[in-house]
Amino acid sequence: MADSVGVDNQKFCLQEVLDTFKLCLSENKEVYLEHYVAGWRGLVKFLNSLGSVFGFISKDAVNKIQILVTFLNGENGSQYVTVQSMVKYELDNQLVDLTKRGSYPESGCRTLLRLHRALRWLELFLERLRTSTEDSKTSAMCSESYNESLAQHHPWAIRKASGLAFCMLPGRPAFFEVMNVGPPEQVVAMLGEALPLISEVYQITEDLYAQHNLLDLP
Ligand SMILES: CCCCCCCC/C=C\CCCCCCCC(=O)N[C@@H](COP(=O)(O)O)[C@H](O)/C=C/CCCCCCCCCCCCC
Repeated sequence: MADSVGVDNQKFCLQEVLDTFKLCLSENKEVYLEHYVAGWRGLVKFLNSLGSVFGFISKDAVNKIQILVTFLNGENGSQYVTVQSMVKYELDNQLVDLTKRGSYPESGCRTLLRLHRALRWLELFLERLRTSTEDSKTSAMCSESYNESLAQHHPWAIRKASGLAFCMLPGRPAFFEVMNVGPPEQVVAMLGEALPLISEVYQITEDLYAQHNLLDLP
C-alpha cells in the first residue's frame, strides 16, 4: 500500500532513481522540483527496504517531500515548477524565515535546503560505494560521508541516533543486492553514471542558494 507520497512497500530500483535525476535539469539548467522530489521518493523506497531502524530518517524525509508536494499541487503550484522559480517567488513575497524561525517555519526554500544537504551526503556516500572494494564496510562509508556533510547541521541526539542506525546497515554484497541492478560491476558502472547527474543538480542548487544567501536558513 502506498502512503501519501507514494513510497511504501515498493521495490527499489537504482535505474529508476537515475532516470528521475536525469529528468531534473531543464535545458537552461534549472532544477525541476517535481523530478527532484521524485528522486528522493525513490531513495526513500530504498531506505525503507533496509528495515525499521531507519524509520526515523525515512519519516523526516517523507515529511519534507510532502511539504514540497503540497506546494507543487497547491494554488501557487506554477511558482514551484523549478527550484529557481520557487526561490524567486518565496523571496519576492517574503515567504521565507531568513534568520530565525517565525511565520514560515516550513517554507519551500528551507525544506528543500534540508534535502539539498542530504544530497551532498548521498554524493559522498555513492562515490565511496563506487570506489569501494569487496571488504569495504557500508557503515563506515555511510558514517564518513555523514560526518563530512549532514552531521554539521544536526544536533548531538540526531548524530548519535544516526550513528547507531548506520551500524545496522547490511554489508556491501547485501547492500548491492537491494539496489536491484545486477552484479557488482554493473552497480559500479551505474553509480558512475548516476554521480555526475547528482553532482550537477547539487552544484546548481548550491550556487543558487549561495547567491541568495540561503545556505543557513533556520
Ligand atoms: C542509490 C542507493 C544507495 C543510497 C540510498 C540512500 C537512501 C537514502 C534515503 C534517504 C535519505 C534520507 C534523507 C534524510 C534527510 C534529512 C534531512 C534533515 O537533515 N533533517 C533534519 C533537520 O530537519 P529540521 O529539523 O530542520 O526540519 C532532521 O532533524 C533530521 C531528522 C532525522 C535524521 C536524519 C539523518 C540523516 C542521515 C542520512 C543518511 C541516511 C542513511 C541511509 C543509509 C543508506
